[in-house]
Order: sequence, then C-alpha cells, then structure tokens
Amino acid sequence: MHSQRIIRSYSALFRKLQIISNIQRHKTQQVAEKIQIPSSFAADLAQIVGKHNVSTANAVREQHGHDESYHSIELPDMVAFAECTEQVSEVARLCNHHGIPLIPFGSGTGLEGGVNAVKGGVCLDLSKMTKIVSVNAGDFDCTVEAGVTRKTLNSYLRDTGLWFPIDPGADASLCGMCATSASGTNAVRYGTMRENTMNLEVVLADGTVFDTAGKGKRTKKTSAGYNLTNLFVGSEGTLGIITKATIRLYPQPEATISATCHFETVQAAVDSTVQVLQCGIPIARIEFLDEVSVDACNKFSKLNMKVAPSLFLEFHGNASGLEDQTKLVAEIVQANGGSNFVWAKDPEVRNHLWKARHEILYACMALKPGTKPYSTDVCVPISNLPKVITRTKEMIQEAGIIGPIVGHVGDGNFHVFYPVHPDDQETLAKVKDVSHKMALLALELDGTCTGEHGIGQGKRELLEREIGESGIKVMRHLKMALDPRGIMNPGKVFF
Ligand SMILES: Cc1cc2c(cc1C)N(C[C@H](O)[C@H](O)[C@H](O)COP(=O)(O)OP(=O)(O)OC[C@H]1O[C@@H](n3cnc4c(N)ncnc43)[C@H](O)[C@@H]1O)c1[nH]c(=O)[nH]c(=O)c1N2
Ligand SMILES: CCCCC(=O)C(=O)O
Ligand SMILES: [Mn+2]
Repeated sequence: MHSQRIIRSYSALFRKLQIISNIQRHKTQQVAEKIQIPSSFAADLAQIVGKHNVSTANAVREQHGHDESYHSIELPDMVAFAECTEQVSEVARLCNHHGIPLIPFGSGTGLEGGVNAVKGGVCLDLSKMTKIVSVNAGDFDCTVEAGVTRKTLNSYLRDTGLWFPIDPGADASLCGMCATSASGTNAVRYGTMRENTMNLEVVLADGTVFDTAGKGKRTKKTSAGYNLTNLFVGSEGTLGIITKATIRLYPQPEATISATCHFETVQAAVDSTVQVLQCGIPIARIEFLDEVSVDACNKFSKLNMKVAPSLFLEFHGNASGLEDQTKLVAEIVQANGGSNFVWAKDPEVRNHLWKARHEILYACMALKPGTKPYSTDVCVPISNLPKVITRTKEMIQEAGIIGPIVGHVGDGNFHVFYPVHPDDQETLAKVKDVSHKMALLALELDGTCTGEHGIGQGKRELLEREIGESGIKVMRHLKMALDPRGIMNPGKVFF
C-alpha cells in the first residue's frame, strides 16, 4: 500500500515537472525577439503569393504596423497579400518552418494593438480574399472569405430581405470580427460574433486547414464535440488564421423606429435600461451617452440634443409591435424622470443619428484636436452597471481629465474614449491609471476587462487576473498544441 502511494506521488511529481519543462521548452522554442529573416525568405514568399503580393516598402509596412488603437506602431519585416486559403496555408507552413512571426490582418480597425508586429515578421493581409462564397436565404446563413467586410456583405444582401446586424462602428472584416469576438449597438437584440458564428475555416501555424464545425456544417446549434468554433472566436490571430466564416443572417425588420431621451442622472438612465430588459422588451439598440459624449456628438455630427445623460434607442418589428414596445419603454423612461422621446422615424434622420453614434470616437477626439483615442471597454452584469459607470465618472473628475462615456448598456458594456495628445505623458499616465482602476472595479463586480475589443497587447495582465493562473495554464496548453513554435501573432492576448 505504502509503495503504491509513493509511486503515485512520484508520477504526479514527474507529470508536474514534465509540464514545467514543456512550458520552458515552449518558451525557448518561442519566437525570439525580432528574429533574423533569412535572405531567401522573401523570394520563397513571392513563390507562394506572387511577387506583386509581397511588399517590404516602408509605406506598406507602416500601414500594416498599427490599428486604430493608441499602441505605438510596430513594423512587420514584410507584408504578404493572400488571395486564397491555399496560399494562406503555404505561407503559414513557410513561416512555421523558419519560426517567423505571422500576423493576420483584416481591416486594421482593431482597438487593442492586435495587428502591431511587436516581434516583426510577416503581416498577412487578407483583404484580397473577397468572395461571398454562399448565401442560404432559407436557412438564414452565409459563408464569406476573410476579406469581406460587414458593410460589403450588407450591401450584397440588400435585395434579399436579410442582413447581418453585428455592427462595430468601423467597416471591419467579418473574420476580423470573429477574431476579436466583436459586437456593436445591435448586440442587445442580435448578440455578438460568439452567438452568430456557425463555422470557421481555419489555417493553423503548420498549414493545416480545417473547419471548426466540420466541412460545410451550418446549423444554428450543435453539441457535436468541443466548441472549436468559439475557441477561435476571440483568439485574436494567436491560434490560427480564419479564412472563411459561416455566420447567421436575420430578416430585415419590417419596421424600424429610433428615439433619444435624456435624464437628470446617469443612474436614472442606466436604471431605465435595466428595467427595459427586465420587462423582456425586445429592444434592438439601447446606447448610453453621458453629457460629455452628447456634447461631442452635437458638435461633431451637428445634432442638437440636450447636453445630459442620454439614451439612444431603436426598435425593430412590425407596426403594432413597435407601438407596444415604444409605449412601454416611454413609460419606464418617464418613471425614472426621463424626458419625452425625440423621435427619429424618417430613415435619413435615423441613419444620421446612428452614424453620429458610430462616429463618436472621432467626435470625442475632436474635443481636443490632435489627440489619439485611448479607449476602454469593460462589461459587467447589468445590475452592477450603475455602480461602475458612476464610480468611473467620479475617478475621471478626480483626475481632472476628459473622459466621455458611451456604451452598449443593454449588454452591461461601456467605453470611455479619452482624447490624449501622443506627447502628453502626464495626461496619458492619468488616463492609464483611471482605466486600470475601472477595469479592476469591473473585475471586482463580476465583470470582464473587455466586452468586445479584446485583450491585444495592453490587457494581458488584466486577463491573468480575470481568468486566474489555471485559466492561463489551459490557454497556454491550447496555444502549445496549436502553435508550438509560437509564430501566431506573438505578444498578444497572453503571450
Ligand atoms: C470607429 C470605430 C468603432 C468601433 C471599432 C473600431 C473603430 C475604429 N471597433 C473595433 C474593431 O472594429 C473590431 O475590433 C473589429 O473586429 C476588428 O476587425 P478588423 O478586420 O479591423 O481586424 P484587425 O485587422 O484590426 O485585426 C484585429 C485582430 O484580429 C486578428 N485578425 C484579423 N483578421 C483575422 C483573421 N482573418 N484570422 C485570424 N485573426 C485575425 C488580428 O491579428 C488582430 O489581432 C469596435 N469593436 C466592437 O466590437 N464593437 C464596436 O462597437 C466597435 N466600434
Ligand atoms: C474607441 C472606439 C470604440 C468604438 C466602440 O466600441 C463603440 O463605439 O461602441
Ligand atoms: Mn463598442
């Protein structure tokens, strides 16, 4: 008996040592700092994608060395443009052979420095893969290649009576939206990329091509094996390159109406949101803007709203349904001391209102010309939202900085868009401090440090706090299994 116990404890110890040595080996095999690219490499790359699809020009490298975030530019050694999955697979195989970093690039609208080449290497631009492979109207799904953007898809779908509602403010690639698990103003009714991605074609670091739900599968639900689709949704290019996405479509609403209303306090606006959701009203959009954001919107987008905490609302349905929904919401708003609705019924007026909301980032930067956006993006259980927004506003005021607050409050998700001059280190330090405290507060209130923009470069430490050491260890094992040489987008998420 005793000897059995000794054997068991030795084998447990051996297993532990094995894991540690694997991790150490992985780290040593990991892509070194800025690896030396072999002289023959560019020619080998050109063999795969064609000479015209490889560039080492500074302008092209610069364009691909950053996204829309405040992170500083990090140039890739070269940029390759892929035109099909086979080329992506060959490029991955070549980079993996040499241990050269490979960074997938969609539309470059990310907000967490996800495409910046922090260890050099090859930026693989997928924007030339623009096939809309299939639209299955009767099944409400379609399959698109990596370079198709959300607006391109919706223009293509216009006459089908269908649309794809997930709407980040930028015209992002749909596969990039899968990679960052993107969301937007319509998520409160239609969900995020997690709920709307049915299948992905993925290329792994060693060139393997596989379909996460099985070749051609496009069911709304499945319980067949591990959820490999959602393993890659939100992986930010660190596990593989998404070359096709099969996503859910929805009928275009028969009738749509928007409205805005304002409140005395942030608390009243957010309380109204919670009550609307608790009444099970299928509202399509419910966006919060604090008085600073409303002021920025008025100035930048020529709106003339009362400068006060406000909600932007949108209702989808048929005529009778809209009447019921709007009546109920108006009652809840008034019960919380909110104003009457300012309606936006006419499509032009409605589109102008939502364009203003989508362009709020630029409106906030225009508050201080010459600044870049330092944006945050936390999400908490909706009942904790008033607390975190109110406390965030206090911290912004205490720090004496400008911090417009905007958010998808229907999801418990909101942002602060700090305008920061790149050379204003004092303000940047204050902004980083308040943002960090806000993220810690969100974690304390059962929330997450990122609702939709991802981890990228800047939130890796927060991710470790959020999912804990064991969670990071599981992620590390997955990463080692899928990308043993660590070439996929190094320096992001947790590597
Ligand atoms: C004005 C404005 C407004 C918004 C936003 C941006 C801007 C500029 N965003 C953020 C951004 O639009 C969102 O993160 C997109 O998903 C990024 O898609 P891109 O194609 O631009 O990916 P981009 O090219 O920026 O890459 C983002 C990350 O995904 C990886 N990646 C890209 N394509 C890939 C592929 N095919 N396979 C594997 N990895 C890939 C990259 O390596 C990188 O790590 C946003 N977001 C949001 O969720 N909600 C919002 O409301 C908004 N609003
Ligand atoms: C910094 C831009 C954030 C964009 C965004 O997520 C939104 O407008 O909802
Ligand atoms: Mn957002």
